Amino acid sequence: MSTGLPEGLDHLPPMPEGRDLGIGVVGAGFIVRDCHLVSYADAGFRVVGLTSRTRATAEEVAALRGVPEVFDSVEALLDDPGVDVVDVAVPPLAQLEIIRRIVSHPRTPKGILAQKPLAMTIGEARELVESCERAGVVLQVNQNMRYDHSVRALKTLIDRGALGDPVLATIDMRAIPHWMPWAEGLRSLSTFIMSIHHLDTLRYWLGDPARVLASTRPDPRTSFPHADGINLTILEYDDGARACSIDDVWAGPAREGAAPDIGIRWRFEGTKGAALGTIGWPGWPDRVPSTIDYTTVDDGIWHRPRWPEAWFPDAFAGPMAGLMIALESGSEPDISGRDNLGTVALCEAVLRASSEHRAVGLTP
Ligand SMILES: NC(=O)C1=CN([C@@H]2O[C@H](COP(=O)(O)OP(=O)(O)OC[C@H]3O[C@@H](n4cnc5c(N)ncnc54)[C@H](OP(=O)(O)O)[C@@H]3O)[C@@H](O)[C@H]2O)C=CC1
Ligand SMILES: O=C1CO[C@H](CO)[C@@H](O)[C@@H]1O
Repeated sequence: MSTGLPEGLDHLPPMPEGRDLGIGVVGAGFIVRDCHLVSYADAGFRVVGLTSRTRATAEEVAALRGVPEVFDSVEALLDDPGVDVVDVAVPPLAQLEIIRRIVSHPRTPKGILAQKPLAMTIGEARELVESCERAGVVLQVNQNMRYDHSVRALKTLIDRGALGDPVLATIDMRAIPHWMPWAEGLRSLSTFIMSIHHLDTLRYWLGDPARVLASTRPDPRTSFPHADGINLTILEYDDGARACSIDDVWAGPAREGAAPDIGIRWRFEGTKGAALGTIGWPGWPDRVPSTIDYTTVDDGIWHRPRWPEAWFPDAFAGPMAGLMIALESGSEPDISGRDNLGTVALCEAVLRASSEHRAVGLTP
């Protein structure tokens, strides 16, 4: 067995050369307060101001995190010449309206970092991608499980060919998300809010599948009506690889008195090696680093690199860094809106496969 820091696994995000772009934030809820602003401060990013639906919330969060300005509206934020990129972190239906307003405003930003899900339908996601392209605004999506440190480390091993050809990848989540009030009444609960992270991660590791099989059932703990709670998804690839995600938001009656067994584990098997991982997020608000253990036929031992960073909040600098790098280099960002259409299409396929009880193909 070998342990130590993950030399050469690129588990940390690449950073832009400059950190001088001004970030304007739209939203001041949980994810902005406890993840975006914490991670940006650690990375040395410059947040110039924020706005929220309720001014008092914006003022409270700005004071807590040392953000210098509170704007009355999205339009006031856009009018500020110091705002280069807009970080949108509001519920999905509100995000649709806000991005529409941003791209039709007389002063558009250079870039937008949108939240996942980009939109609640593929049609609306496409509309946002196309309207940003028409307005010359670079669109990045905060599909930030790609920046989870174990997920990145595995991607490095896959790209390097260290594990051989992909055979089977699995993500097994037994954890309880804290649904926000805005999740009630959406057309999809788990698929578009939580499973989307795992579906995007599987796309990041393996690419787009040929077809999807899926089954969902309601979550006994979630009291409002919903279709998709516990999700079981299988992805089939034309090269023979298979992937599977178990998104168990019930995780047993752990909040109802039974002993808990909460966690997210993943596993990747290739023709020349295997890797086992954990995602530390369910330990939030404790900072629990994710892990990777891997072995190859070349040395036959388990490598167990470890690091101090955790997905929540540390990985949140990654997607913003990706947007800044794209603006510096004039290239497509790593999690571009256009790439993310593949993830939204996968969510749509999961809903269709489960409601129609059949395999659903994905057209490239
Ligand atoms: N990438 C990731 O890992 C994660 C992403 N998210 C995503 O971030 C987004 C926000 O989630 P979260 O911070 O947890 O949610 P919260 O409910 O904590 O915060 C929502 C924010 O959006 C504002 N808001 C709510 N409704 C509207 C509306 N109709 N119009 C305009 N603004 C509105 C709220 O304003 P106010 O309170 O001032 O009224 C608040 O600033 C979601 O899309 C979620 O999916 C969430 C967690 C993790
Ligand atoms: O994206 C997400 C990841 O985990 C969160 C924590 O509960 C979810 O609620 C969320 O929407």
